Amino acid sequence: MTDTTTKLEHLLRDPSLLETRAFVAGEWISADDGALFDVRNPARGDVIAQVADVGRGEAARAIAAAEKARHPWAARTGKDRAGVLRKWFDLMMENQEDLALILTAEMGKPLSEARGEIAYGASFVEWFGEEAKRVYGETIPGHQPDKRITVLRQPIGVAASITPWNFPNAMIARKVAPALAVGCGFVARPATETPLSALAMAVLAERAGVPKGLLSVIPSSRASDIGKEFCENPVVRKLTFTGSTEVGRILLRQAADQVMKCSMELGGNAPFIVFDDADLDRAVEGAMTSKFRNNGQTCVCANRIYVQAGVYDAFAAKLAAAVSKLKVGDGMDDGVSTGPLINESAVEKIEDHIRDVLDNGGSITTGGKRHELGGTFFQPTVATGVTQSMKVAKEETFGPLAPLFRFDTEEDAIALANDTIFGLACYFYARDMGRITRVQEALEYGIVGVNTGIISTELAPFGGVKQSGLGREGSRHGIDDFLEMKYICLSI
Ligand SMILES: NC(=O)C1=CN([C@@H]2O[C@H](COP(=O)(O)OP(=O)(O)OC[C@H]3O[C@@H](n4cnc5c(N)ncnc54)[C@H](OP(=O)(O)O)[C@@H]3O)[C@@H](O)[C@H]2O)C=CC1
Ligand SMILES: O=C(O)[C@H](O)CS(=O)(=O)O
Repeated sequence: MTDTTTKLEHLLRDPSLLETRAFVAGEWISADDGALFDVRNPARGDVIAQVADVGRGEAARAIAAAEKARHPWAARTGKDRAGVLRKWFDLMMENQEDLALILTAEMGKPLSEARGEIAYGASFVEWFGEEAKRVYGETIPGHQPDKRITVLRQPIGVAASITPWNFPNAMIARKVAPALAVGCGFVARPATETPLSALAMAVLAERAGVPKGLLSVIPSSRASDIGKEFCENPVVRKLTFTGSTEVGRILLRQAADQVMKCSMELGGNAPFIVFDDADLDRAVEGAMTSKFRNNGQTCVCANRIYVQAGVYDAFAAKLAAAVSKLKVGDGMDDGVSTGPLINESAVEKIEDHIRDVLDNGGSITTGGKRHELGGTFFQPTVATGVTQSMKVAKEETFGPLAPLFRFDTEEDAIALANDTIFGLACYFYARDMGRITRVQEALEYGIVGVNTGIISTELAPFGGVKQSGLGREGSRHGIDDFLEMKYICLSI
């Protein structure tokens, strides 16, 4: 163990949650070839763990084990599966602090946000544990006197997930929970930067009574290899991915050969619209939440802030004042609201967007540069005079840049907001009910926040339209993608 891993281990009430082996077919193993990869703390840059770097062979064994274990698991009652998921939920919440410390250490978000993510991830386990008892079929009046029609909903089979680094607990929980609830087997491949949260979840799943082999977590630095195994292995019947649209396209192409059922939670470019009848203080509060949560590293972060001309200057001043109060630092430290970006390429991307704003006539009113803390810390930034021709209007910044666009009419705002290939989340602030009704119906997005900047809950269907994805996660809808519908026609 490296020195800083020892430090992390000393912070934990239960150090056994800091697992660095792969969880394959019910066993904790090293990689077949003994390979390891480093996990670094993005706030300090130091190595906090070296994790088993598994490849396609181990992934294939995990898939085979999931196929074998899923049949007796699906044969158990929904209520029985619900009991195991409830135990898993209870263990996640009992170990919330340790899970949050591990998450902050490998991803960088402030501890307060990490605690929130653990509760958010656990809420999916709780929710789908309850839904396990409600996988209803239906009977349909026959089309002929001797016919009886029944519809069954059965588990699709082995599901595989590929998830990003920005929510290393919740993005897996949002997928594995419905899969296990209905009786599927599951193989999870976490992001290279953040495998420890997923491995800690597996430790608790084993303790909760998830049967041997049903769930595997396969850390690997070879994302493309594992993705090919998931897409080419005929035993896998479902691929569920969260990440960029670019990678989503690659996986969809690969999965097409197997005609595999895919769920895709992809990139976004969320507009945040402030109309002149908005409550400006609430709008600023919502913009701060939506834009700067996870240091701007969420797919539903406001990426473009459109402000109606009559309130533009007042909103810009209020927002700049709020942004200047953010405290940048190590997420482990008390009072820190804004941690580091995940890596150097993330810093280069926000620098590119800021440079583009300045080169094309925009201005920076707050921030705009790397933070004096060094590393991947960056100053929370507000830009004004931003226009639709700039990069930030087309590309996802995935960092702490709040670009302000000015608009005149409601029609202009809707046209500007919809001018993107993405369609995940959008937000607007207004008080006139006629305007609220017109705008919420006209915006082409899967998620609309009206007078709120935070929309995340396990109770609602999360997902995008256009090139932001396929399918929905969470809510009663989130279970459908792990089920197959079977029509039975009985002649009596
Ligand atoms: N809609 C949503 O809910 C979300 C969308 N996103 C989007 O994802 C992006 C940021 O996350 P980021 O992690 O950089 O996204 P990426 O798409 O680069 O990576 C996501 C995951 O896919 C893996 N991956 C990358 N290439 C391949 C491949 N060829 N085959 C199989 N797996 C692959 C990555 O592995 P590796 O570890 O090697 O990078 C990672 O685990 C942003 O665009 C953001 O908007 C992020 C979170 C949620
Ligand atoms: O990955 C993400 O960005 C999450 O899906 C955002 S949320 O679910 O936490 O809102």
